[in-house]
Amino acid sequence: MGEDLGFSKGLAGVVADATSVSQVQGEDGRLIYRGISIEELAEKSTYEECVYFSLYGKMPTKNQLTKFNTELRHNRVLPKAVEAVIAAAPRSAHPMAVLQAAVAAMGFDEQPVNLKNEDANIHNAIKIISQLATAVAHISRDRRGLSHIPPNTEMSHAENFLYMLHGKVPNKEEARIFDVALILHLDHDFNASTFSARVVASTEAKLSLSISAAIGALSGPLHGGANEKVLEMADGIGAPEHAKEWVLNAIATKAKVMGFGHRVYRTMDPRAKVLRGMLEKLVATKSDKSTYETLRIVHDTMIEELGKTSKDYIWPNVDFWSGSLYRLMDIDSIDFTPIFAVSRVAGWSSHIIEMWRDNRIYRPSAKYVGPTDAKYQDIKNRK
Ligand SMILES: CC(=O)SCCNC(=O)CCNC(=O)[C@H](O)C(C)(C)COP(=O)(O)OP(=O)(O)OC[C@H]1O[C@@H](n2cnc3c(N)ncnc32)[C@H](O)[C@@H]1OP(=O)(O)O
Ligand SMILES: O=C([O-])CC(=O)C(=O)O
Repeated sequence: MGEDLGFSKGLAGVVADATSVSQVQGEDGRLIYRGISIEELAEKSTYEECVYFSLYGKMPTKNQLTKFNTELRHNRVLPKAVEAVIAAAPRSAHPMAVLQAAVAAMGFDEQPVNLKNEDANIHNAIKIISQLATAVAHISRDRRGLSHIPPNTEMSHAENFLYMLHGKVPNKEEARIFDVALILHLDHDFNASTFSARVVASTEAKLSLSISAAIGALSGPLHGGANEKVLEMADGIGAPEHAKEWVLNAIATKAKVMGFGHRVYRTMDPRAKVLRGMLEKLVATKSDKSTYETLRIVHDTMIEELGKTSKDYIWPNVDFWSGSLYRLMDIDSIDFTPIFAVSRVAGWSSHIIEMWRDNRIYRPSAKYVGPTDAKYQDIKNRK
């Protein structure tokens, strides 16, 4: 597909630029942010520290982190125009559509880009990272017919997000689990949404408009939208005792199992391992384990069955377990992909800031396969 015409369909294997933000080591199932493994960051770091690391390219000192946290915390309130866009959305709209519009509205008062003023671009990114979390919480509460919870400047990014979503302060354990989930989703080299952000930003479009484009790309079920679809699949299966038969049928009919497969990983996605570890601890404290049990059987059956065939590279990806974790935190499935964006906005921003240091517009070539000498026919002569 594509290769016979001399191009790589879906740009598979094509190196489109250089980056030092993150690297996916697909054969080894390893992911690093600026050289550090996500397992180590998940154990020792915080989302805020990782965002700083990602944007500035070095770990912050204590003072730098304090200053950075203050800036993030004091940018949480949404501008009135963004609130108005959220308020105008129908309650039936998918939150990713509302989020894309809300982030585009952050561009209403954004200054044109000055590539040379990296400092201003980073501060702008911090504002968008901060406000995007508030937008996701407000959009969710509108959908549920609840009033907005104003952001709190005393809380971390994860705590404050859960607080704005649920209207109650999360316990320390849940806030930390959520913080680690944010770390794990922060960046993933040239995935589709990051690439979209880069393409738009390469035209020197505003940061908010580039990020708005990335949100559109993330919303699709083949990308970030898969986390919502995994839970839809689990709910459709109905109960753990139906899961094995459901998977066998999916394999037999060549149906896609959401949360499985990846363009780059040829083994288990390392984020799926960390998420599963946290999920198992959390599920042990809950009485309703049915979603987890259903997905555990889907997972094991997929690995058992596909391991027997040549398709042994179809392993679970990050979207397989994240939704079950969020469901145990009383989060609606429809909010899972927006939550992915709450984290990934830092990766999108870091890529744009990095790219703008040596920018060139993305403009690949196409293999034209249409006619070259067709004639215009008057409308009355067309059949
Ligand atoms: C955050 C993220 O974006 S992680 C990815 C989230 N997306 C999903 O979970 C959706 C399900 N997965 C998929 O659709 C794909 O695996 C993608 C989009 C992630 C990767 O796509 P590609 O790299 O283009 O792989 P492609 O779709 O060509 O798959 C290769 C083969 O594996 C099969 N395959 C891939 N994923 C799956 C799956 N989830 N279930 C069953 N079969 C699969 C394909 O049917 C194809 O088989 P074929 O060679 O017989 O035609
Ligand atoms: O890298 C990809 O293609 C998709 C992915 O896992 C991510 O964006 O986190």
